[in-house]
Amino acid sequence: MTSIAHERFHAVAEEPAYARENAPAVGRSAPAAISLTGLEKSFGANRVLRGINLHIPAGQFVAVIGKSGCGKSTLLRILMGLDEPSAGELHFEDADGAQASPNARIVFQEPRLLPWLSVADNVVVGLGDGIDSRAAAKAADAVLAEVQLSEKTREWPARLSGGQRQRVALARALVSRPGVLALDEPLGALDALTRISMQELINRVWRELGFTAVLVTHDVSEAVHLADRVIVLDEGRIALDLAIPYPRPRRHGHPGLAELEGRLLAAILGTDGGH
Ligand SMILES: Nc1ncnc2c1ncn2[C@@H]1O[C@H](COP(=O)(O)OP(=O)(O)OP(=O)(O)O)[C@@H](O)[C@H]1O
Repeated sequence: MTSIAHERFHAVAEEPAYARENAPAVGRSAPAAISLTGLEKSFGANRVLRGINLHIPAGQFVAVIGKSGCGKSTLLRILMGLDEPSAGELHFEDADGAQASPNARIVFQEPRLLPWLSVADNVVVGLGDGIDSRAAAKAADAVLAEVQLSEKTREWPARLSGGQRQRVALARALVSRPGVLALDEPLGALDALTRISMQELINRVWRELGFTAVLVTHDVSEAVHLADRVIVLDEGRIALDLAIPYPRPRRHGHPGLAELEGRLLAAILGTDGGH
C-alpha cells in the first residue's frame, strides 16, 4: 500500500462502508430520516439495547443522554453501520420515504488526526479516494473557513489547541457534505469555554448545511442547547423522549431550558417517579 493510501485507510477505517461508497466528491447529500424498529443489541449475556423504536425525521438534531454504560455509543455505532444489531431493523429514508443509503460521517471525542499530514490534508482524507487534488484542496479550504480555521490550513496538528484539533475533525466529517452526522461526545475533552464556542459552531454548521444530527453527550445543558429533541436511555431502553421547543440561538441559562434540564436529569437519575 502506498503511504497516502495507507494513511487514508487508517483515517477512515472506522467509518461505515456505505459512507465511503456514497460520499460525493464535493456537493451536498440530502439529509436522511432514520428509523429504528425493535432494535436489540447484546454482547454475550449483556443486553445493551432492548427493543428501541425511534424515528428521526430528516434534518432533525437529536441528542442521546444517559448514565455511563446505558448503551449510547452502541446505539450510535449501529446507526453508523460500525456494529450490527442482534435483532430489529434500521432504515434510512429520503424525503419521499424511499429507502436511502446516507452519506453518514462520525466525529469522536478524540480528533484522530494524522500527525504527519497538514490540517488541509487531514481534511482531504474525509473525501476518500478518487477526487481530483485541486478540487479536494478547494473543498478543504471552504470547509476550514466554515470552522474558522483558514489561517491554520498548512499547520501541523501537533501545533494546534485541543479545540482547534476538534474543529479539524469536524471539518474532515463535513467536507463530504454528509446527510447524517453522528457526534460521539465530540466536546467531552474540551474546557468549558471552548465547549461553548464549539457548541455555537456545531449549531451554525447544522443550520447552514442541514444534515440529520445525532449527538451523544453526558452534558444535559449541551443537549438542550443544541438539540430539537433529547432521548434519555436507561439500561438500553428509551426512558424519555423530550422535545426542546425553543427557537435558536438559545441562551445558556434560559429559564425554560433550565426547567427541561431538570426533567432530563430526573429521568437520568431515576428520580422522576417513572414519568
Ligand atoms: N464491543 C463490545 N464488547 C462487549 N461489550 C461491549 C462492547 N461495546 C460495549 N459493550 C458494553 O455495552 C454496554 C454499553 O456500552 P456503551 O459504550 O454503549 O455505553 P455508553 O452509554 O456509551 O457509556 P459511556 O457513557 O460510559 O460512554 C457496556 O456494558 C459495555 O461494557
